[in-house]
Amino acid sequence: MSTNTNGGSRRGIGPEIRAARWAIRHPGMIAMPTMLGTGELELLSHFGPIGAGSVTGALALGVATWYRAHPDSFDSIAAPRIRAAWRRWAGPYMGVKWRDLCDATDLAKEHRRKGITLYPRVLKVQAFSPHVDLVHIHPAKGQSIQAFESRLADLTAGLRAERIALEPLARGRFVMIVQRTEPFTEVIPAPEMPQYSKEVDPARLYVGEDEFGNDWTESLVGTSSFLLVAGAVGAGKNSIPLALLRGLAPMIRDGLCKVWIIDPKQLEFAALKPITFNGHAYATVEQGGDGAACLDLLDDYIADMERTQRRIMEMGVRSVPISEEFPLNVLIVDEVASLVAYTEDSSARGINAKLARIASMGRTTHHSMVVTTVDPGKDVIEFRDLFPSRICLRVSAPTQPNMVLGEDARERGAVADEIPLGKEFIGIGYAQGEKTKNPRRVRAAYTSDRDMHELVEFVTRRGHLRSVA
Ligand SMILES: Nc1ncnc2c1ncn2[C@@H]1O[C@H](COP(=O)(O)OP(=O)(O)OP(=O)(O)O)[C@@H](O)[C@H]1O
Repeated sequence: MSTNTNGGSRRGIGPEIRAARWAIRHPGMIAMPTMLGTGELELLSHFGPIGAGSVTGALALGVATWYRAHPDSFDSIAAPRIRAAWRRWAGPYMGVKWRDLCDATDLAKEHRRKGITLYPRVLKVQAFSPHVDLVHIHPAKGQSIQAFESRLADLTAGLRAERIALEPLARGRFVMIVQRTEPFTEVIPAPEMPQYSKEVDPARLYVGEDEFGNDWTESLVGTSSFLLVAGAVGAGKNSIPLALLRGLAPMIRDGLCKVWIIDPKQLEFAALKPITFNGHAYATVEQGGDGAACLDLLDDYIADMERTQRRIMEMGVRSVPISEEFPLNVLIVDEVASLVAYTEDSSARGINAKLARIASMGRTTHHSMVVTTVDPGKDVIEFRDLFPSRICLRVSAPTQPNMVLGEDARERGAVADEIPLGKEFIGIGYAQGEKTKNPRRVRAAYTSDRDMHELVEFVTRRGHLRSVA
């Protein structure tokens, strides 16, 4: 008999049993062709070939008309399903093609006792956009997600993909996010400004889109009140604070949101000065290189936060809702590392201590901050943990995505250093929220100078359309 020393059989499970198991796991794949086949046979027996052909043709025409007449519903309902079925059954995630890929990338495991090869199983393929496949994988026995992590470059080459990222699921399973082509082919226009404060949700402010075609939002309240944006010069960092401010526009107009801006480069945010708190919470580096005003504004922000905290304590409550009395405060610090040059001890420690103070207290007093930096070097590593939400746009070195987004971010697919230079890639990067550690590829909406002036105009037309939520 074919047994081994442990008493187990050397024979693998019979192919007919494996086929039956497969059928149980994929009931739709059995039911669908059966229904279509028997339906077609029924039609043939009742109405003959002409009748059956007409009904089938009418059905196909119906789908084609849907496709042409109502792109929105077709693209959101039918297209992802058709695409996913096509990718699953005609693409590289099945049968010989999948096994060849696993063999070529060392992801197949030999079962020495049984003399069989074990392959990771594809459970499901989703394709919400034409650019990205989500491949749900059940790894082979004894195989972990790390085995895939270490083979990502080969898998990417094997699938001729632009990039692959991995997202763990429960019970050792995971999703392989296969970006086949660049999802962002067009500049995303600046976010619409809501008319009324009650329409604004500061926990879900639109910033752009993610690689699956979903809205990409960021929060400026509660535990996600602090946002760090890193990226090389010209990567499009300013798009993020500007998109957030457009989303908050009616709240700023109605006195429910106070804006504070530290702008050491003197250029980027100068046009926004009229919408800052009292028209004065804007600091830049004076001629001659004196940056004291920037540090003073940071101190003013902390003083405002401490005053608010005292008032909340006097009321004997732990938290208060956003109101005119307790407005949301948004501090924008452009290029945080340059502030270091103006601290007395010329080190990052002073700035770091101030940011840490805001991060520890700001969430209960509604004092949030959005900080950008061009250099994700050691200063950023020091700041990083203060920021629950982080974004890494194009950077120049492969070590930098991990400095911003945290250990293993690059290994999990955040290849921000591989985003090409060129204006068609500005604003593209990786965002990491508090809920999921896994970075998503995103593109920020672009707020042009005109959109910025429109924002100022909207906010300073005080009295117009004034409405407090
Ligand atoms: N989201 C975007 N989409 C498309 N183009 C953009 C986007 N954001 C910015 N741009 C273009 O890129 C240019 C540089 O943008 P921006 O000043 O925001 O970059 P930055 O990363 O802040 O650069 P710096 O470090 O020099 O401040 C803009 O003038 C604009 O033409």
